[in-house]
This record gives sequence, structure tokens and C-alpha cells, in this order.
Amino acid sequence: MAARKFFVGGNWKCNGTGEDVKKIVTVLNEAEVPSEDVVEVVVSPPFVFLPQVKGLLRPDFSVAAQNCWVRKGGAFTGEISAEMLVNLQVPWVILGHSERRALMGESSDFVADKIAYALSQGIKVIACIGETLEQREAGTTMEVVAAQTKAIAEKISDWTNVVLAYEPVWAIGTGKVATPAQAQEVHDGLRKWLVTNVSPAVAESTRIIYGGSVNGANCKELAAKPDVDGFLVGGASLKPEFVDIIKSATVKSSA
Ligand SMILES: O=C(CO)COP(=O)(O)O
Repeated sequence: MAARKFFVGGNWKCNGTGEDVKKIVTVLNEAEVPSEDVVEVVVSPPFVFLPQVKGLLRPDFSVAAQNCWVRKGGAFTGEISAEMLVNLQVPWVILGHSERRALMGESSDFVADKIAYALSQGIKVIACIGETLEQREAGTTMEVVAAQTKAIAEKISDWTNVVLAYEPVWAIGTGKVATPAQAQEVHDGLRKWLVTNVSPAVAESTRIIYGGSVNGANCKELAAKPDVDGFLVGGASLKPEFVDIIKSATVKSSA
């Protein structure tokens, strides 16, 4: 079975100006990174900068939106539809980010509906899941991420265009990164869940990436874990160290 290609996503969240965007893209465009055969790089600027970034960015990197509407566009003020992303040739979308789950009240069912709709339109999805600190301390981490994954599995039949991003809420933007062992434990649990509840082939081929305070200093140790197939990076994706995170893919290719 084909090895899972390392995946590095940069989630810029609600940050930046047109000037910042130019600076970040310049750094990325000038960086020497492993080839497309070794690592897939996707950056996710705010919607308003998507055309600009897409136009400026090197051709071996691609772009993702940070959200999209749950079904066909129409009278939904303030929303962006999957059809619009298709129209602008935006190949990826991040869905189910914990900030949207927590702040916008997006339930696992709603997230799963969005994922199913985006996939139906031909958009690839970075699907985010993860437990809160309370849930981890209560020992329910696997139950929580399994339930979030189950909601998705009930609504999709083809996982080819899905990357699963495990992002423990307590690690996001806190500087408190999961240890490589903690990440590996959950990724391994998720892969086993996929074996049992979806199929061994999907479990083997689906990339499970880690997000939460990943930076240039901690990425290599995390990348060395067998079930960590890449990263979804927040704060550090706005800085030059994002290039070091992309380069951590070589930990896998030289393994
Ligand atoms: O939420 C994240 C990526 O989607 C992670 O954010 P930080 O890397 O800033 O912790």
C-alpha cells in the first residue's frame, strides 16, 4: 500500500494584512523544501486573501479555505459556499476547527454535514477533531475523538480526500504541545478506530496530522512518531519557522 505522504498545513486563522500576506508568501516562495513527492504543503489564509495568496504562491504549495457553508450557497448572509471555492479553484477547506466548534457552536453533526457537502463538490477536507483539557483529565480523550470521527464516518463513504487533524484543544495557541507519546497514542487509537469502523484500507491510507503549538523546535520529535503524518500549524505558520516544520517531513522519508 502506498505510504502516506507527509502533510503540512498552515492555518493563518483571522490574522494578517495584505502586506503581511506578501511577506509570508515571499518567505515560502524562497524556501528550499523537500519535493512534492515527500511533503504536501497547504496554507490557509483568511477568505479575503485567498485569491491573492493563490496567485502569488509557488505552484508546488496549495491553498485551503478555513470554512465553508454546509450546503449549496444562496440566502446565507456572510457565508462562503463550497461552489465559490470550486469557482476560485481552491482545492482544500479546513472544517470542524475547535475554534468554530467552541465559539460558533458547530456540532459534530453540523461539521460532518459540511464535510460531506464539501467532498461532494470535489473539495478536499482537513477535518479537525480534539478533546478539551477537562475531557483529557476525565480520561475520555479517545471516546471524544472517536465520537467526532464517527459523526464524519456516518456521512461520508470515501475518505480519499480527507486528512484528519487531531488538535487537542488544550494545546492550541497555548504553547503547551502534546508530547510525541501523547500524540502517537491518540493517532494510533484513531487509526485502530478506522480499521474497525471504516476499513483497514482507509485506516492505512488516511493521513492523521497533529495540531496544537507545533513549532520549529518540537516538530521533528513529533514527526518521528509512526502515526503522525504531518501537522496543522497555527501561530508558527505565520513565521519563517514554518519552513523548518515543512522540512521535518524528511524525518519520515529518511526513516
Ligand atoms: O489551531 C491550530 C491549527 O489549526 C493550532 O494552532 P497553534 O499552532 O497556534 O497552537
